[in-house]
Amino acid sequence: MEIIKTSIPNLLIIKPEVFSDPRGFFLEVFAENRYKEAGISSNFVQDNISKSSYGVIRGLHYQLAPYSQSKLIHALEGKILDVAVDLRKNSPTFGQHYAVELSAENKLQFFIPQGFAHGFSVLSETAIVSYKCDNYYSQEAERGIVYNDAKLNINWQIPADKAIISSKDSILPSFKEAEHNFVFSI
Ligand SMILES: Cc1cn([C@H]2C[C@H](O)[C@@H](COP(=O)(O)OP(=O)(O)O[C@H]3O[C@H](C)C(=O)[C@H](O)[C@H]3O)O2)c(=O)[nH]c1=O
Repeated sequence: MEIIKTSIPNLLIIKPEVFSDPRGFFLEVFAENRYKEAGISSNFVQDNISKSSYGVIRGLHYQLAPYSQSKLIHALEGKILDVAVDLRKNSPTFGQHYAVELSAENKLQFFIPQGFAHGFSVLSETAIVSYKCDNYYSQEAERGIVYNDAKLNINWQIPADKAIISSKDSILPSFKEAEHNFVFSI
């Protein structure tokens, strides 16, 4: 597998080794030893799957410390634009975001450490997203930033009239309003 560093410290893209043959393909999507060697030393405790239709934007979400989650994400079906926002106050890229296309075709994985907000938009007719978390879901600790925050200015690649947002996500605070929650550090 190949580890691709991004412009944001500790935010990694993983290109797994794919074994193709006339039957189809095989790939490992996680192996504790190899991923630890690559700097992904999270002890994952929960796996999630969500399915969404074209135009859905889920996020931006994070959990308050000590329930913050690192995530290892890939698309089982379709194509998403996956976005991580750096909320770590002592990071040189605090407030910056990074976007990467994850698809069943490119088989890329995205590792987002604790201290980031996460969201994705669905660029295909439907998409099934699978991701590992190194902390359990905590509804009480769940927070968010509104997807169309002016400061972040994220291009979700979805026309405004086609965006499908949950009522909960549509009323999330701005980055500035949420900043008092960002007690994360590298
Ligand atoms: C996240 C989560 C949700 N739920 C329940 C709570 C709700 O009744 C239902 C849907 O939850 P929600 O609308 O928060 O799902 P998403 O909008 O996909 O949220 C996720 O979206 C972004 C992209 C993330 O990275 C997070 O994993 C998570 O916040 O599932 C659970 O039971 N366990 C969980 O871990």
